[in-house]
Amino acid sequence: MQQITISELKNFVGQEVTLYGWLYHKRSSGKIKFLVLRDGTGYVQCVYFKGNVSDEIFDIADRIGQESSIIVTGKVKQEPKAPGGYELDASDLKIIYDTHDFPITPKEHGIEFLLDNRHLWLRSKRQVAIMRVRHRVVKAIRDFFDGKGFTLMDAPILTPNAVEGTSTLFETKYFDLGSAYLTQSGQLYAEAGAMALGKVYTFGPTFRAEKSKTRRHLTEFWMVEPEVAFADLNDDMDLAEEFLEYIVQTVLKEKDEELKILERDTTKLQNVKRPFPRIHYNEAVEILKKHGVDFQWGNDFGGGDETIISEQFDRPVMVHHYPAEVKAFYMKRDPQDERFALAVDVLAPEGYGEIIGGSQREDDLDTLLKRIAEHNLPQSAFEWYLDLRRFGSVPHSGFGLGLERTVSWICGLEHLREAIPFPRLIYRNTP
Ligand SMILES: NC(=O)C[C@H]([NH3+])C(=O)NS(=O)(=O)OC[C@H]1O[C@@H](n2cnc3c(N)ncnc32)[C@H](O)[C@@H]1O
Ligand SMILES: [Mg+2]
Repeated sequence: MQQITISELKNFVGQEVTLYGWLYHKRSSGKIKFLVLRDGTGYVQCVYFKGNVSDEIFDIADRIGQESSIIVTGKVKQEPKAPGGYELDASDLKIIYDTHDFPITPKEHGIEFLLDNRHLWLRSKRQVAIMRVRHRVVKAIRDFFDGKGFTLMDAPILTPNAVEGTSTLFETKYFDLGSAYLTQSGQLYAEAGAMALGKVYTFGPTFRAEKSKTRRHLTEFWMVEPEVAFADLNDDMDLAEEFLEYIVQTVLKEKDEELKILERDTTKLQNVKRPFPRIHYNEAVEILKKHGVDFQWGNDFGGGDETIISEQFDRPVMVHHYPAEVKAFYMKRDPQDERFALAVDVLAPEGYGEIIGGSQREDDLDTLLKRIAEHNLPQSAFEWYLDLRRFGSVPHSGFGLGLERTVSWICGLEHLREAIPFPRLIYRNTP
């Protein structure tokens, strides 16, 4: 008997096949048992008709529990009303492992219960759909940068220094060498890569000991960080908008089935096309004031501010030139007005807020030394980074895109925790 996967059923209409998988769902109607099988490639309804199978097989079909691992044999039929458009007219059923009391039943469960059972919750149709979209976003990210001649240059996880401020560092003891910190961002290493290879990207897990319990913050999240030598802030914004357009339009084209399962209204995602609006920080402050927000110039924007700003546009908006006071030490200042950093945040529509943060980097050695001192950072931990300014320094820029925020936005999720296989939050680091 031909062993196939559910995704191959269309090629075997009228033939007897064997499928391996798990019982996803079961219902009865008198002399008929409908078993929905899942195998990781799709779902198929297997029909056990009492008159067509032995009593023993019909009895197995009657008593096996949700998520039992099974082997099903039967004839493939086209059935428009069945999930996926095909059905199996079943003739045999073998149990690999019978399962009873699988904790995640079709009824509603609380989020903490689901997160405690994340290793099992991942099997649900919704979570499978999200993981497939995440995978396709990751592939689009790599395809985009590989296609534009970037070299992958993955940064270390164990690092000697902060990048985005010292208040969100995870510290660990490192043998007799004192402390190491889980990377907040691969950027500084990507800068070294850009000086060697021109344009690079680093893509991996990054860590922030965020004290905030919000739907947009994880303590471990994945970030892709391109870095380009000889690029300025405008080049950075050009790259960011081309990148985002590519990711969103690719996923819309290739993951419509999953987005349907997630009941995602993709109308606004269709608008994610260049050019994106680009506004100065001062213009963004004006928008807030016009909407009655009592906003103090010089502050950074909070989630609520970002929502109001992004609601004025039908696609992601790029806010550039933030007050240097609220930005990281490495950002170059605008030579026309040193109050402003040559920074850009890309705000996604529909209240998803900042998904990209980037900037042009300070390329002058003495100025960077001054910034490190102003931010009370230990110069000794940055000597290697300062060497990039001592030896052949050039203007250069880059940004970081948060993978989970991007997946949440594309899938229309309420919280980042569903956008990563095993979320790490301020009050959770299991399973
Ligand atoms: N190479 C660079 O220039 C990147 C730069 N060093 C950086 O880390 N910028 S960022 O802190 O705004 O973070 C960048 C993005 O990383 C995401 N981000 C940032 N922090 C988080 C948390 N806590 N959870 C989830 N996602 C997060 C979010 O999309 C941000 O826009
Ligand atoms: Mg940011």
